[in-house]
Amino acid sequence: MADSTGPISLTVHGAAGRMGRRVVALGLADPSFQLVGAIDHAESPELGKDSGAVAGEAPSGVEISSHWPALDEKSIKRAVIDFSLPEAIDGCVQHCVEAGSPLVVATTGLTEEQKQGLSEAAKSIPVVWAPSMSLAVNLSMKIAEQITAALKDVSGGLDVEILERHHRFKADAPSGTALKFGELIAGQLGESTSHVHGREGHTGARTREEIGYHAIRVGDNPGEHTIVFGMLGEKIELNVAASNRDCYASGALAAAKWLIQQDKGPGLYSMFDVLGMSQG
Ligand SMILES: NC(=O)C1=CN([C@@H]2O[C@H](COP(=O)(O)OP(=O)(O)OC[C@H]3O[C@@H](n4cnc5c(N)ncnc54)[C@H](OP(=O)(O)O)[C@@H]3O)[C@@H](O)[C@H]2O)C=CC1
Ligand SMILES: O=C(O)C1=N[C@H](C(=O)O)C[C@H](O)C1
Repeated sequence: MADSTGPISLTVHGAAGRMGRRVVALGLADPSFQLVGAIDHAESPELGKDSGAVAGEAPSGVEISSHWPALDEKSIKRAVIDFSLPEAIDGCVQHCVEAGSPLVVATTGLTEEQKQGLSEAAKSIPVVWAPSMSLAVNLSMKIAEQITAALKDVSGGLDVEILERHHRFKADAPSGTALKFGELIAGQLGESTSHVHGREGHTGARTREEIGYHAIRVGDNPGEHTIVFGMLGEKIELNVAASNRDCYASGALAAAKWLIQQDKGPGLYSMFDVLGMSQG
């Protein structure tokens, strides 16, 4: 008989990465979870090592492997959390569909085709997909929508620019979070909004319709976003910054818990859904 009372069997995809290690560490510390899988690619230098030790914690008994764990039928409560790379995502999604496993996708920089693939997968499994798992970032997105709605018709015009700062190792730009801020703000500004990535040379005067994006890569910054709402005579800057990666890791674990504890069926969910912020 299936056990619906025990901890959630957790598999982390991208387990040897910066984020994967934090998900492993926080997952091991949370009695709601039992770590059963720590997946990375077959050439990973961490392959075969204990995932807890790689994360800087006590040994977990779960090795980093390129093979997905076989789950017995008792593992009715299970979830996969993915923090990997766009090129790794298709295999992860395919595994979750075949295994019928709820999935939390945090990887950014996905192609349109991959986003389509996630929507397809969400017809058979529950999927949470968000470019930021952070509570503060998701709340800031709602605030940015409200500021835009309040100022979009201000006399003299409103200019919106999005600055993001991340560590030097980040592979995609602008960040998935910056793009989501832009999408939500454009939703308030209207259909004629255009998206301008950096500026150089004789650009001419700024148009009213554009949102500007600026990606800064410095040191070990775990993620910072500043939305500038510029007007003639005054401005607002909305700044949200992570001090470390645990806001994302704990958000992803909360999303996995939400899928299981709310007994969510197939569907594509966002962190707004997880955090109860979907309305308004
Ligand atoms: N939604 C959110 O809240 C957040 C999202 N992110 C996103 O998460 C992703 C990961 O970030 P981060 O941890 O910093 O990146 P890392 O590069 O540190 O981690 C990615 C991990 O995935 C591994 N990997 C590569 N190929 C495969 C594969 N085929 N199968 C399984 N694993 C593979 C990498 O191995 P190797 O290093 O050997 O290539 C690495 O261990 C990024 O897209 C980032 O933007 C990050 C923070 C928050
Ligand atoms: O790569 C990162 O580090 C981060 N990536 C996410 C993004 O692209 O928005 C989220 C967070 O800002 C950290």
